[in-house]
Amino acid sequence: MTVVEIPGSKSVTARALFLAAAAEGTTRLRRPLHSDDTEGFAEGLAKLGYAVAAEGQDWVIEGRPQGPANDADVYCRDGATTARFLPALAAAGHGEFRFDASAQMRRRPVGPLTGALRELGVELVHEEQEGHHPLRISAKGVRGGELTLDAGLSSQYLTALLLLGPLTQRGLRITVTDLVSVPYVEITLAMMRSFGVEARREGKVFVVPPGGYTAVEYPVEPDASTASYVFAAAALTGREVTVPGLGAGALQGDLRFVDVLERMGATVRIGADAVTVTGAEGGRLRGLTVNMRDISDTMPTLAAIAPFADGPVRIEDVYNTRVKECDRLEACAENLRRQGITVETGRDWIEIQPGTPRAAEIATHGDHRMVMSFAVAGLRTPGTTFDDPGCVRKTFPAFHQEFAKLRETWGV
Ligand SMILES: O=C(O)C1=C[C@@H](OP(=O)(O)O)[C@@H](O)[C@H](O)C1
Ligand SMILES: C=C(OP(=O)(O)O)C(=O)O
Repeated sequence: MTVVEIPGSKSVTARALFLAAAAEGTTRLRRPLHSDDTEGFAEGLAKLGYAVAAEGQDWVIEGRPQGPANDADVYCRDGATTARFLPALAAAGHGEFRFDASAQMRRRPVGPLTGALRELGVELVHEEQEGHHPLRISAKGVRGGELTLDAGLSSQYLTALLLLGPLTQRGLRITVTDLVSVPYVEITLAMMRSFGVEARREGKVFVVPPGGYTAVEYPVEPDASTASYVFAAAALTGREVTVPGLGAGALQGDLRFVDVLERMGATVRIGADAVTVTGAEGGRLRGLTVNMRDISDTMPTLAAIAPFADGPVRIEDVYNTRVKECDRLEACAENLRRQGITVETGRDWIEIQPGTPRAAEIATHGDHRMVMSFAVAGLRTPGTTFDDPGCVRKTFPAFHQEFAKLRETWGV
């Protein structure tokens, strides 16, 4: 049995940093993710005047329930959680705040969130392109009230507003017209509860009461999207892998990727505190049609291994993967074609035909998931290389070293 320890969840770490900053008291995050995204988030908090201290692997944060109070210029790097959650935190404070991000993140839309903040009375301007970073906020607290939000491009807009809700004077009542990545909103609500705030969902309406968060000691679970690579690796090579720390009670929806592997022929055991995936003999995989609207970060994982299935793999309802680190539908199609595979894409779907991928250089487009997904497929495609292997730093800086260890253990 091969046991692989997976680094902490990016999504849980980002939310925990926000909640800790906004809480009354001192929060200790146990085993947070240390990567470019989360270090960028912590650096952003420091710029906003919060004390974030590293103690061994842990982060210890002094909360400031009154919100940031010093003017600040925050660079969000490539992190969409940073670029979308921190402006909401700043809006609750007092001061002049400027947010900017990398070229990649500047291209990704923030308009539905900034529009909602304006609807709440926040003074906010986009310096260059409407609906995109960089932006400036003149903050003087948020009164709260009702608003309507379209979260059809990203659930992160809704998460940012939910996290902000308890910091407003009257709370928030958010009517959502469209919503993707629903399980991420469930992570948000569950974590707000852990920090003492009970927000509720009534169909399309989310109600967040006013009143603050309370500091806690918070253990960060391993990252389920990252775990998809080792689960897929087991399925593709007929090996067995166990990931501890993710089990039946896990917060992250991306753990459901194992259901996809199960439908393709792998055996899956979900225990109380671990998940084991055993690949079918010879790494045999069945083709399938699957809706990945809830778990779209794992779309590239599936797309990369899809040619090895015995029939077409069709992935549906993933339009919003076009506005991630790159246009992931087109990037997956481009790389599969480089490998000689037949692929078709539509507005919100991709269909991949069975075939034998040939060695190719993968065009990463600065997307960590392009690297990790095609590295898994590379287990059965010798000679796979990457134009920018280092972009894994966004969520898993040690990916290549850890993956090499797994290959050595399995002899693949
Ligand atoms: O809230 C979060 O932590 C995330 C939400 C998802 O984004 P979308 O809601 O934009 O799909 C996911 O893809 C991203 O990696 C992390
Ligand atoms: C889309 C992703 O990240 P984010 O939106 O948080 O930048 C991801 O990690 O795949």
